[in-house]
Amino acid sequence: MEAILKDPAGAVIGLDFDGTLSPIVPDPDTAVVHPGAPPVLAELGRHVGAVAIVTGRPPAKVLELGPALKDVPGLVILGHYGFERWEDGRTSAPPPPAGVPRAKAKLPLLLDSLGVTDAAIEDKGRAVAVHTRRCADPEGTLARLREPLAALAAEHGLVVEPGRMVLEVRPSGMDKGHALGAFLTERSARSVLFVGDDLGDLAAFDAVRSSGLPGVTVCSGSTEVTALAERADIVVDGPEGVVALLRELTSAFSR
Ligand SMILES: O=P(O)(O)OC[C@H]1O[C@H](O[C@H]2O[C@H](CO)[C@@H](O)[C@H](O)[C@H]2O)[C@H](O)[C@@H](O)[C@@H]1O
Repeated sequence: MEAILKDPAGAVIGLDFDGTLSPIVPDPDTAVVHPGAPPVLAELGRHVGAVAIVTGRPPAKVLELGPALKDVPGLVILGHYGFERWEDGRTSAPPPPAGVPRAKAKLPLLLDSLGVTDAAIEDKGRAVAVHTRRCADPEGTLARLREPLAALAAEHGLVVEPGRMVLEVRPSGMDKGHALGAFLTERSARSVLFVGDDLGDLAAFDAVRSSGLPGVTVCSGSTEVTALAERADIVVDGPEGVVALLRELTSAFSR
């Protein structure tokens, strides 16, 4: 943290979205950005080298769930684990891989054949996710789906990304670690802070360590995921704690 405070202009601040900047809710479509996040990110952006949201969501969805984020100066959204990038009002993305629509088409029949009737399918464009949070037995259903979804993914040249009561079938070749690492290089970062809450954020924690830069890893803590807290330098209490930490950081810059 010392390096960030001494030389804010050289710092890159990376943040996950769901569970970090947006509280976890049962229905992914009704998630919203924490109201304190856009103003504190805007303030942070005035001091540090760059602020980036690194998320499994498509950037367009992040902006739909947090419209005020559009007004955060210089914000970059590395969405779909880094496959899609939003910056200055524009999104750039490679064409979606052919396997995704095929896997998507087979998913309802697969769930039927397994007798899973209460899981929710989230069509993410270049990926498809199966959520069990609203199932009668969220954890049991998640466990039952693990192998069949891994087989479906493999059949279509895709991989499974596990998350909080969700299994996502998505293209390989990109993760939050690659996305963050490339961004640090692009911005010639001299220090880095990354905040996450879920297993997908471990790759970004690894990127902080392997960058060789002075770095801080922060876990937006929950009772649902413990693996990240064990690897974090700082653990705060969910999105409320994340916003409070970012506020402390901006106040320290202003002193
Ligand atoms: O990388 P992230 O920004 O953390 O996105 C990861 C996934 O988040 C979303 O699902 C999670 O949040 C939902 C809303 O709070 C919650 O209902 C669900 O149980 C969580 O897994 C999102 O729906 C996924 O597409 C993202 O990949």
